[in-house]
Amino acid sequence: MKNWLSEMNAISLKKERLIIGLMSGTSLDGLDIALCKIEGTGLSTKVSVIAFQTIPYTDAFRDSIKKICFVKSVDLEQVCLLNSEIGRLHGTYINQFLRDNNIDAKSMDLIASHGQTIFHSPKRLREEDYFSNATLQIGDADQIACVTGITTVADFRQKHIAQGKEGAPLAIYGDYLLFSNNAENRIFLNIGGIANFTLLKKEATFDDLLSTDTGPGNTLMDQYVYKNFEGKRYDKNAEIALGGTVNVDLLNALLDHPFFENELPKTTGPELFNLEYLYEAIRKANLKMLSHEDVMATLNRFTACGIANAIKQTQLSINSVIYISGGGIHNSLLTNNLKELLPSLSFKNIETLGINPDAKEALLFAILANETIAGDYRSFGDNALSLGKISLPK
Ligand SMILES: Nc1ncnc2c1ncn2[C@@H]1O[C@H](COP(=O)(O)OP(=O)(O)OP(=O)(O)O)[C@@H](O)[C@H]1O
Ligand SMILES: CC(=O)N[C@H]1[C@@H]2OC[C@@H](O2)[C@@H](O)[C@@H]1O[C@H](C)C(=O)O
Repeated sequence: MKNWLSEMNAISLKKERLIIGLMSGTSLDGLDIALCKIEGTGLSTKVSVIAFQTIPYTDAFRDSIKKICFVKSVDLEQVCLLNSEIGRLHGTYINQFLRDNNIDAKSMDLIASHGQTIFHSPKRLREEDYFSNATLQIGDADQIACVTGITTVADFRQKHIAQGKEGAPLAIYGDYLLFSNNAENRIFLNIGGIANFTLLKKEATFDDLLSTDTGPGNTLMDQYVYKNFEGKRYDKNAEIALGGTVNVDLLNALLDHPFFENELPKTTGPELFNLEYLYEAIRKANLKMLSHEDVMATLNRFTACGIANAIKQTQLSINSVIYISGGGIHNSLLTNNLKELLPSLSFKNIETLGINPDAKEALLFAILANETIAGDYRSFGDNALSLGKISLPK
């Protein structure tokens, strides 16, 4: 007799597991797929990425997702349709990825799917105080499991919400398991659509850790480029921003929001940091004549200030090593702005720790699935780590 619980048990008893981590982030650029070989669990976890690919969304598909993301009023039928469609499409992308890499789906143990965040609503950012923290990711995992034939763990953020937290950043768990060390104080900064970091003091236990969003990563720059530069979706190598000058009045207006004063940890998203936020800052600063290049230079600096100010709120803003990942690492003006604002930190690409900076988030979700299926849920004290729900392929 075939029984799913006994099959899950067999996977959990393996010495190493092959897990496909998926991330489709706030930038909506496509699906990151990282095939990971994961040995052990908890602090003994060892991971290597066997194959990694970002499969870009078509413009039409990205546009249909954009219409239902991060906005308060949407066509509910589209949400319903896209919940199934995103799951089905992600499943198809995985099949294509496995074919391209000559890998048999039957050798895979699990898929770990983040889904697509369509709305993130921490209580802190709301005026009414009745509802608790909430976040919503779509892209149904049953679709992924049925299309690929691989058991899929998904919807990782809801347990965090149920534990009274904000549902993000979940990077804290993987960063702790993979990068704890006795030699140096470390900051793991990921600059995706939204930027976040984990603070890992040397010899820290899980309870000493902090992980927080800092504000926009690439999102505001991306949105402005998309709106004003036909055919472009982001400021490649900061070519546009490098042609402009920072406008200090606009920069100050952009930084003038309670989010930046809130204590750490905190989370946010494009629900707050969008073009309306920028236009409001331009109105507040009473600015009339700004070139697109000046706006981009200012948004670039603003992004760096948000990150640097949050890091300065911690005790690790000196004598720590900062390891950077995420698409923002390719924006040299942004990393130069950061170095200028945080002169006492030493900056390294996370690649120096053997991790591809573009694959890091997908890999982190593979680690979460590994813990859910095979880990000891007491590894994190009261912060039980059995996140996600299991979708079976048959
Ligand atoms: N060569 C480059 N020059 C400048 N920026 C780049 C370059 N390559 C990528 N980026 C930026 O990185 C972004 C994608 O980053 P990433 O894939 O890490 O985001 P995400 O995972 O969608 O976001 P999040 O982590 O917030 O969910 C692009 O939208 C772009 O702004
Ligand atoms: C709700 C949501 O999807 N949040 C994302 C987003 O993208 C970056 C930042 O905001 C982070 O808090 C989180 O993702 C990463 C993977 C995390 O949870 O660690």
